[in-house]
Amino acid sequence: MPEQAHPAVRLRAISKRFGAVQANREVSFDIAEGSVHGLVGENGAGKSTLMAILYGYYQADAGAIEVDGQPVQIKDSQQAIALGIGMVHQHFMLVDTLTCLENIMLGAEGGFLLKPSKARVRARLDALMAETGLHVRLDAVAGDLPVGELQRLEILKALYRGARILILDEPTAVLTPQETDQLFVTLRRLQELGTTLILITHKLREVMNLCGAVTVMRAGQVVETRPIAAWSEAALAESMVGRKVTLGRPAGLETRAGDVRLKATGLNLKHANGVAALKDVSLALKAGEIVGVAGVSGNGQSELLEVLSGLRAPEGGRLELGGQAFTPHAWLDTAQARPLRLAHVPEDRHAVGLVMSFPAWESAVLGYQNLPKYRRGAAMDHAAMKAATREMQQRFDVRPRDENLGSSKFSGGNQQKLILAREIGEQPIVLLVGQPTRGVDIGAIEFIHNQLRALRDAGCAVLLVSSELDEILALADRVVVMNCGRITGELAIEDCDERRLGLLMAAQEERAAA
Ligand SMILES: Nc1ncnc2c1ncn2[C@@H]1O[C@H](COP(=O)(O)OP(=O)(O)OP(=O)(O)O)[C@@H](O)[C@H]1O
Repeated sequence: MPEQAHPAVRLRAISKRFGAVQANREVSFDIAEGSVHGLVGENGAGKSTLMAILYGYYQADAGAIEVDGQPVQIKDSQQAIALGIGMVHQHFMLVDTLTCLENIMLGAEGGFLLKPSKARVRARLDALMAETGLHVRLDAVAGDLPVGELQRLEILKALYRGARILILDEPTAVLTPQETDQLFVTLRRLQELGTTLILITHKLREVMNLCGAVTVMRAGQVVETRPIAAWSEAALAESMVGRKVTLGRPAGLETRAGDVRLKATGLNLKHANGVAALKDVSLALKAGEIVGVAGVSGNGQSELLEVLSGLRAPEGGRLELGGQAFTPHAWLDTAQARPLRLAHVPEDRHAVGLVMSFPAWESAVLGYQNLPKYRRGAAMDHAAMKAATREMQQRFDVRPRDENLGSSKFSGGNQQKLILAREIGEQPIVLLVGQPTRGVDIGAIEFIHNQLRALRDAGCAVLLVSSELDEILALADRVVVMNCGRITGELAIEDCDERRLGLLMAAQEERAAA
């Protein structure tokens, strides 16, 4: 490859501190023009902070940035956009009630009077879609669209505003495997068209597949930047975490399922629009087993967790738990669930997992605040809650170890570890867990998997919903497949492999479409 005159982005000695936390410390590396550059590292390593500085959302305390060989000051995201830098965040920045076209026009360049007509914007977008293969229904209301399409909308919006350097923060964390494949095709196409891509991800296979070079960060610093040929998945994992990491299913894992702990029969639930979300779902969870729920996201897995955890009552069916039976008119509620030792790690940590505006210690006892250990007479014992939070942070390696820091100030993976610490900590007898390692780094995945296995070995019945087949294969004792709101297949773990499950899920889809 010919030597480039200058990189698309050059970061020199970037430092940024938040209170006691040094989020970035003298970070330096180059991103070659037209490359896909991976940025990996443990939760809290400082990746998002660094990219927020490049996108003008934060100002660095020290250091310099060059774009296309020119020193630049990026004071806000308008300036970043003017320099051709775009960013697709983990949580999309869209207005749900507007159409895709309106979302793109909103805040785009040009004052009120200079705004181009809808017809002209549409014509440019049509051309851009044809060129990049990023297909979006421009007249659809954003709130009605699946996640994969919203992400395409975000990318299209950035390109429409002239992005030549595109930052993607964990773009596949919320996608189904099919949507991920589609995204990869698009990213390769964008690269062919000359776009420089910066990819933050915890999925090392993606890094190996897509990136030309990778920078590893740890504790705010760059560990090293190397071309992809000089990395392997194992070397990346070790460089990120500072030790060897073993994922996958340990040999000799035996199932010793005991009594039924939770039994659901004939669950039926409808979405607000009348479409069935759960159809006649029956399921029993036994002590000492992990039941994996596989399936393409959006086929009833989330609703199943909501109904079983008491967040939502079904229209039909019955639930037996802890010697009690619940029917739709007197369904389990979340306040009853805790004393019955049913714990729930929700899929969406922002919506139901933590209260973002609370300090960590309040989020860490959420739902458990009435336990005797957190009370002193009629009053809440804040000191006991804070001490318990410190202990959880220690045990689950939540960084920083600060019980008073706002919940929103923790990096995504550390928020997830705090929820797991809270839910697993009280030794539940039934655990419902959705996407336990979404956004979590590879060292923490290993830790969380070991915690879930230990719970199972202690006799807990675990229901695991995960969009990662690898995760289900590493943890489950048996696997049920969900499609269109039904349980359509069940396999013992000995009979499962990725290909067989994939085929089963695909076959079910075809049958449903027929
Ligand atoms: N606004 C803020 N106030 C205080 N601390 C912050 C703030 N934003 C980030 N931090 C801290 O800075 C550190 C780096 O966080 P950052 O989000 O950049 O990590 P990350 O590598 O992107 O992690 P993850 O993979 O979990 O998303 C963390 O310790 C985090 O708690």
